[in-house]
Amino acid sequence: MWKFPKDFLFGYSWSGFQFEMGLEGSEVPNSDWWVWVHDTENIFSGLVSGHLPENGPAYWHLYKQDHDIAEGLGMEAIRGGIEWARLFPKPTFDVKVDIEKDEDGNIVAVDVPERAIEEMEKLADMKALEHYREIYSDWKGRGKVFILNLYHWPLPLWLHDPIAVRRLGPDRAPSGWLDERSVVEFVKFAAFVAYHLNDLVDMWSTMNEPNVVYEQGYTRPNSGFPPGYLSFESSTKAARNMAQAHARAYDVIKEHSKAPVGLIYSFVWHDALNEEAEDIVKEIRKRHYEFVTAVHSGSSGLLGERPDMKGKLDWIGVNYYTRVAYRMNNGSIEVPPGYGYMCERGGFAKSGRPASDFGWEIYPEGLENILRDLHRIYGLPMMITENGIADAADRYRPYYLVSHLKAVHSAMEAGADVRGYLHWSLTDNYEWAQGFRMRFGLVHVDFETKKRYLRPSALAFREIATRKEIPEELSHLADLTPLMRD
Ligand SMILES: OC[C@@H]1[C@@H](O)[C@H](O)[C@@H](O)c2[nH]c(CCc3ccccc3)c[n+]21
Repeated sequence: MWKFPKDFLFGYSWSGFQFEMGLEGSEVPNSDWWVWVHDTENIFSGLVSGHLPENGPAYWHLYKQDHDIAEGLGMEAIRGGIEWARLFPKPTFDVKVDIEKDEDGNIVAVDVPERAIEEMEKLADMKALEHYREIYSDWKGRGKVFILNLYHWPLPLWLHDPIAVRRLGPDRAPSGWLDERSVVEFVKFAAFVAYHLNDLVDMWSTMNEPNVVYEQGYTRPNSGFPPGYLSFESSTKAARNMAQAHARAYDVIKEHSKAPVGLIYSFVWHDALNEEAEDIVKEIRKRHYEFVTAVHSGSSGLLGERPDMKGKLDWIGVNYYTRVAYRMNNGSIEVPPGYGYMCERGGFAKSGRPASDFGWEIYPEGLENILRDLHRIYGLPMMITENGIADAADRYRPYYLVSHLKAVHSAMEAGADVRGYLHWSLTDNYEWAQGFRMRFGLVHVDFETKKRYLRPSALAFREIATRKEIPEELSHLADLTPLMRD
């Protein structure tokens, strides 16, 4: 029915903080996210769930089991992570590297000589590095593809203390991405990882969803993201530092690896609900891509003209879940509830489509629209690096999976260069501020026993991944009509 190329990669994505912990000895207590979700004030105020990551799916110990399940489902690629706070429990500030700045004081180059790498080995948890090598090697040893993403939200506590930032302000506390030193420290981390693990990596990503970090952390204090410090200026400052950190990390990875280096970004489809909203929504879409443009063309509203930031993107990781819908109402733009991320949990969007357990509208058209847009603007190879649904009962996931794969297929037919689809995710895991309330797995996890149980949608996934096509007998799942409520 709808065929994918023979070399199209089906797989899944995971991140360290959400998957690794769960059995004794896997804990990483010295990160901003760790202290954030353990903070009693955050728990009692309801900002975070009170669930704890140390009770997670225990991938640090059970990775062989999950790789067996993934292989059994026809998966050929995994996007994984590596936790900065785990590798570097102690600060790396004192490790000297060569920094070049332009006349405006922008960091245009960072060189991390081997001497610096050796100094970092004295600070690093080299046993943890060895264990990451074991995990990645187990997957590579099966003849599979491994994509390593360097940063997926937690920062070492010595770089970011979110409780102190919220209490004292960023000028009197370790302020993470607001601190210009974060750019150079991230580059040191990237160089260290690329130096030690480059033989196991087929594709690199520097960051997962920088836009979520600086938007949720500094403009949405009720989002449950650290540091919950409302400051649009801080949000922009963090964005600028993260974009420069990406570009300088891109350069330093290239010194140790020939593999492509990309960026994984949270894309939402910005939709106009009425004609009058169209023009503004087009502007909003452009701004949504700003960070990507800054590291692709080197000319953007975020950083202005920066030739040192041009061409720092070999591929784009597309994370897509749903849309954001806008309506023009008496001359002012609004985001009405009942669409996209803002639906009733387990209810229905105003469009009649079902919403997930998280309250996110099922809107596959948005993924096709985004892929077409990105192909038109950047013309780069892309991977779907996250797509999935919080659906504990697995009542919608088969439809979600097939309708979004159909959207990918349509975008590819229109010319989009999509190389693979990595589902979010294989197993249930720790969903940040929501803890274990939101279950995104093709595979159910009993967090008491750590036992895994395939959900029915895992079988749909296996049919499609092993055949590299959406077969006739599953094609009806691309049509959401049976799920709709008028
Ligand atoms: O919420 C599901 C996943 C997270 O588990 C991943 O770690 C993260 O990369 C990711 N990003 C998004 C879309 C942006 C978003 C994140 C968190 C909350 C709301 C929206 C959804 N997800």
